[in-house]
Amino acid sequence: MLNLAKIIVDVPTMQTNEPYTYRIPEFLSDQLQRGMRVIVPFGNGSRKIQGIVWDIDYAGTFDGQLKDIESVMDLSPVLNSELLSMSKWMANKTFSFQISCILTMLPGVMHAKYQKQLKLLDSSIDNEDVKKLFYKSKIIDFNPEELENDILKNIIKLKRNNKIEIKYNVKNKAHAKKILGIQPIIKPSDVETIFKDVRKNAVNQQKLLTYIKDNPQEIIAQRYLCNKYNISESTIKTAIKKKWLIQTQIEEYRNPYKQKVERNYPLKLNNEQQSAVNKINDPIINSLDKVFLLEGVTGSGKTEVYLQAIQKALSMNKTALMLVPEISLTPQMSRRVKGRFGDRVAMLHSGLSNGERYDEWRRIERGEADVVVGARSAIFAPLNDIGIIIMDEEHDSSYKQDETPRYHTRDVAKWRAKYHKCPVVLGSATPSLESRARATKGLYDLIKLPHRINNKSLPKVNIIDMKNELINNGDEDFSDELLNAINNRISKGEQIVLMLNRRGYSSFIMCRTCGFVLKCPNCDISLTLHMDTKTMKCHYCGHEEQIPYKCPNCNDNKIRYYGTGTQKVQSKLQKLVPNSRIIRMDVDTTRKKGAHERLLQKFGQGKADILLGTQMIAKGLDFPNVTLVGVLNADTSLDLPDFRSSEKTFELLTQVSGRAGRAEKNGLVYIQTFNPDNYAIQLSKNQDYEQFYRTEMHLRHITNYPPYYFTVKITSSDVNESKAASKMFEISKILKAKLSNQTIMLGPSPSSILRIKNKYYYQIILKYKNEPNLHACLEYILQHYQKDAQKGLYVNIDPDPLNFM
Ligand SMILES: Nc1ncnc2c1ncn2[C@@H]1O[C@H](COP(=O)(O)OP(=O)(O)OP(=O)(O)O)[C@@H](O)[C@H]1O
Ligand SMILES: [Zn+2]
Ligand SMILES: [Zn+2]
Repeated sequence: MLNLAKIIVDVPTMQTNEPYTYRIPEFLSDQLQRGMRVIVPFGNGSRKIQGIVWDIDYAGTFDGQLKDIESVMDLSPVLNSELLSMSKWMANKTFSFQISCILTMLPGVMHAKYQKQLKLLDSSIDNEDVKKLFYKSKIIDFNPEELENDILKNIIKLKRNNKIEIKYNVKNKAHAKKILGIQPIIKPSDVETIFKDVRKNAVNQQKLLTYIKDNPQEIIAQRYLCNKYNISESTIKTAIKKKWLIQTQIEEYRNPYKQKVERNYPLKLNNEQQSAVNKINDPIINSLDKVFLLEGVTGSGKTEVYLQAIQKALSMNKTALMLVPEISLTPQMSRRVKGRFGDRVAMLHSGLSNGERYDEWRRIERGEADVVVGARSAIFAPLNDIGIIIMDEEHDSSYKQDETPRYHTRDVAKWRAKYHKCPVVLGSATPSLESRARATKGLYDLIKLPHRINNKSLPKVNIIDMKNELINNGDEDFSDELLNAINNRISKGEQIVLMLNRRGYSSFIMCRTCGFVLKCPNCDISLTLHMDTKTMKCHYCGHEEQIPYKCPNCNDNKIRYYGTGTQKVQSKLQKLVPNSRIIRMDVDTTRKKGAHERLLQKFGQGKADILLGTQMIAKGLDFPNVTLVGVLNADTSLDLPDFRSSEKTFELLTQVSGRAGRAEKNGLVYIQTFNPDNYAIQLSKNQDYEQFYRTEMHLRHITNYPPYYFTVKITSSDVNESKAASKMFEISKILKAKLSNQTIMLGPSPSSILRIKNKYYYQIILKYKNEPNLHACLEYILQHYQKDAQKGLYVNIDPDPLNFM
């Protein structure tokens, strides 16, 4: 009888979905559990890797060479059986490997860090340079990139002659934060006697003894004790010497909430909200898995509906999971939830440090937090007994992960809801066409909130044709009407939100003599100008260089800065409206931790008239004094070579318009565009989602796009363009042979940005309705081309891609 365990191992270039079998050594036999992280030897044995215990099979049989598990990295499982099963489902669903799904579910600090080390086996080696490396110890850290080529060559030679060994170790980065604590060790009954021995003027020691008498044995943070009782460290030292107390390490959670959050209370719901809450509560009470689409216009009070449904789940001793697009972008929302449920709330988002994230994760895992608010990856929060899952702004593209595993949060949410038998609420003013179509088919329950709170009317939207504007007054950024409206609001003490619709956030440069555009040397994309650092940067690979003052091509000095960066617009606006106070919000001004929140708070306190920003200001903001919204350029998102560009444009315009007139005063919106007749822009005038849905569905129908068709994207990439291309042609042949002729294949073709980070990308897009062979066929491609990854050629499969480029 053997003690065996099945381990899912983390070998990046040789992945497989088959677990490996290892022997459980005697000393671990009581300890090992499913879902723990372990360290196991791999390959010839000198290499150590991280793995996850998938199964424990005490009486298994296995023939062949078995290795022992080396050690465990956790004292208790980090993945429960729900998350383990989910990783298997997810790998299958997203055409990825189970280990990458598991790693996605865990906080970053739990991913193994591999450290290479060199071990000197023979100290008689004669190479002086190499010898020097080992002057302190026989085992040293090995970072090949830091060594000179000559030394590296010698090391490789010595390794071949078995004089040096390369070891691979796993480093655990997950550490709890420890602080100094103290614990009294004298009996309370002894305190009186000791008291008598203390000098009358040793006031601090007396204070400390009084504390010990009242709090016998209690462990407390030293820092806290000293502050609270005004006791100095030297008093503590004396007390330790006198054996009144001992010092110990205690764990402290890193606290990401520096700001105090004001408590808030449930509002009295209006009839529409109440009926929505009733519908959602039913499956919470009766433990049913059900998906709701909550289609509520901007300002209809969706958030209050979420909060009261969460309250219901909590009252039934269940937990709640609430997802928002990228929470650091919606500090208002986090404050509302935190203010309602207090310390029970854990937050998971990219604004946290790795350590803070790890601590929040453990608070959830230990059951100390039962409401989780977070961005995409929070869907993996280790909650038990989930009573409700909410996805706010369900149409948002950040819910789909853009790298492997390419999961959509909505799919994971539905899987978890089935597991926990609870409802999912998908909320939006502009649902994705996919979700809305499912609601029409009856797969989701549609709940509508068609009116704003207090029956406030939606803002009046005006569309301005910038072609005329450019001819008449030569300005492409600000129309006369918008400027007048801005001046008018400022004179009334009201506030303004202006959006600059850009994918990037800065401008590029072009030579007016020869048309030369400065491009990234590594990617097929132009470099963008950053005035804060005074450099040109590539947004894909990070390449950075000086701003040229002469054209690198023709040497002429007529180089011109193109495009409207937010900085440029800000300084122009400041000249046009000199008395305005402007807050600019873009990637540059919000890079520092907490900057986003600070800027919004400043705006909320009325310390500025205008909030000027990129798409990041379009969603979720709720400022009662904003009565004017201006979209400076509605067109950029229309130009994207993507069948969803109209949907994205409509969404964005509706969302940003929705920031105006949310309280007593009426709202007004100006949308500036060079395509005033475009249907997405025309329909955003009345913010008529239903009409847009019908128009767009019709177009998707006649062009065979989702939601009528499913799609999948297959990409190959390599530093050698012809290798990437020929791989795609090879794959297209496999697909043609195996798939029915109802499936439509687009490509193989170069991706729209052909080269990124010196790699060339080729792609195929499949559109299909019903293709029973497809899953197996793609699974085959995934497994078959895995071996090429070692040579640097990657094949990726993206199911239901959001991005066709
Ligand atoms: N029942 C209610 N009574 C009074 N005020 C309410 C009620 N429900 C919500 N509100 C207030 O109405 C405003 C808009 O609500 P909320 O932000 O939840 O809307 P929303 O539907 O999420 O909007 P958006 O989609 O535009 O973000 C908020 O200031 C909120 O406090
Ligand atoms: Zn030139
Ligand atoms: Zn680049």
